[in-house]
Amino acid sequence: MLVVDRLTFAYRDQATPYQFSFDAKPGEITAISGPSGSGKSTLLDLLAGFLSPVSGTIATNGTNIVRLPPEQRPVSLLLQTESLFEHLTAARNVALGLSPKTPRTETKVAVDAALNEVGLSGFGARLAAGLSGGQKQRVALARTLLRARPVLLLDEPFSALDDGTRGQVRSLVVRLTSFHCWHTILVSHHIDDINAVAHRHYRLDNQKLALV
Ligand SMILES: Nc1ncnc2c1ncn2[C@@H]1O[C@H](COP(=O)(O)OP(=O)(O)OP(=O)(O)O)[C@@H](O)[C@H]1O
Repeated sequence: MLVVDRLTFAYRDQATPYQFSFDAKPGEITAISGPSGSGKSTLLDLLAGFLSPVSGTIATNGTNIVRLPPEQRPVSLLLQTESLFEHLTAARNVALGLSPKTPRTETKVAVDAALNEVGLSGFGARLAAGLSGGQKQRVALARTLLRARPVLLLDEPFSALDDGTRGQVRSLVVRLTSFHCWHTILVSHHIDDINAVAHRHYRLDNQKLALV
């Protein structure tokens, strides 16, 4: 279980601070919606550790991670686009999810398995620059698989995709979340994406989250 409790933060000169409280269950997708500028990216940055709150806790399975630096948090972040190094192959991009000390054979086995799991067997040697938007999101998800971090933050991950691809990537996220018991937090403006995949939906308004 991911439990965020009174996580409080304000930018300089901000009159009313944000105060975020919400729960997310393993194996489920928790959606966060809200108007532009309401603070959705701010919340993701706090969860990822790129911003530091003035008070409050973020607990994963009972352990407060709020003072951990980003690289030590059990958290992966997947953005709308630009998640990959375009000049590297799909396999090299996926391998970035592993420690550089991982032996070469072990890396190859793990990368092949991850590409297979996201439906991209045989795409390892392709340059990221030559992949479609949906394939790039799959490669980014394969890298997330190797990171094996139980909290996945998604910031509008389907927005740049056409309708057919969007449905496929949405289904993949649901399947991976369920199978790997991730706590997936989906920030989205798109109510159809939220309705299609989310188990819970919070709306962010006036610096606070409310269950929809
Ligand atoms: N570094 C910063 N310093 C000061 N204010 C900031 C900073 N970053 C964001 N803000 C402000 O904080 C508010 C929330 O921004 P945030 O990007 O979290 O909103 P959002 O809900 O993600 O918006 P959108 O849906 O448009 O991406 C906005 O008013 C924004 O201008």
